[in-house]
Amino acid sequence: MASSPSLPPSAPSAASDTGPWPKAELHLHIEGTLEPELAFALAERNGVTLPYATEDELRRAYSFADLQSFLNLYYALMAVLRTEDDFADLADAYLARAKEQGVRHAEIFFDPQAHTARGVPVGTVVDGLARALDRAQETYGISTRLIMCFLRDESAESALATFEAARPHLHRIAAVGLDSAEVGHPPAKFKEVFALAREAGLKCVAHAGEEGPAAYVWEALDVLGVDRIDHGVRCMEDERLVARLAAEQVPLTVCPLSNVRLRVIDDLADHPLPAMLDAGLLVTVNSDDPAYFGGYADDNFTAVRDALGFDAETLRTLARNSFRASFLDEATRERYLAEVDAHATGA
Ligand code: HPA
Ligand SMILES: [Zn+2]
Repeated sequence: MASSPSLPPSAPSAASDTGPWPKAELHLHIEGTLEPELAFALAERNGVTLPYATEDELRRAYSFADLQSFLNLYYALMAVLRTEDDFADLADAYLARAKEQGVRHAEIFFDPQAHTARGVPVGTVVDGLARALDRAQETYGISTRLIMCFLRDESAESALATFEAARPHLHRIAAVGLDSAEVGHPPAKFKEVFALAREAGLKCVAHAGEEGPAAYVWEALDVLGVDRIDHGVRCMEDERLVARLAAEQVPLTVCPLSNVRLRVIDDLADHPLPAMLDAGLLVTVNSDDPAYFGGYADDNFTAVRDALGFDAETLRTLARNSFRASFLDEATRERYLAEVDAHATGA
């Protein structure tokens, strides 16, 4: 592997005296883990000029009015990701941090179209990420899956072409997803490519009900046949939808710090997470784009604990939900759930 740019120290975790809760991270965009230090190191390595003079100047740009204002910076910074080594280093840096945050299993999104549009082949992206993921169990004690996302503000034809280009790599990919600018890009646009993915044996997930309406959650379920909803917080505006999600135990991968930074909610203290739990929804807590939103997986656990007053039993439920909602096989899932229970009892 190429020389790794140095990794900044992680903030200490403070979920409990015995360390962070063992957890699965199910909503994590690998490109959203690009920290300023690594962005500048890769820019130098690849001879790319960033439109920011210093890391501090870049950090000062991390103030977002909405999803689109974040996406503009998120896509711009990806210019530094060019080679297999870059993607391997990016994923390795995330996994090192994730380990410190108690992550035992990570299902990781990537956005192939954001790279192929810049002339980086999908094989370069997948091979680079897979190189880091293949070592993750041994190096960090973390099991992993890859989820290939389609950009919903691109065309259905582009998604289909991306899926075909990725066919030689599908053995590395567990699921397909749908992300980027939500409003005005309903899930139904991607019916055909999701059907192809399911035929190929992949699981399906989709961002829905983040900025978009509850109707997009219905559509993701009924038209795309998704196994999980990413975000989904706006489901709370539709009682019938909540009843369905609860009855079918459809997992929702909620991202509290992201919701605050992208102004989906005004204040963490007003987050619908407690109401979602009370409604019997299978909710999980995740970090989304942690380099941009101020925290990794356990930072999100700690933030909701502090802002919403969650007790240990609630945190245990969230940790258990993360494994219950994962794409792990039954035996591995049970092993991780036993780890959560051991953590709860201090064993
Ligand atoms: O929070 C998000 N929403 C939609 N698309 C995204 N791509 C990265 N993060 C996000
Ligand atoms: Zn997301």
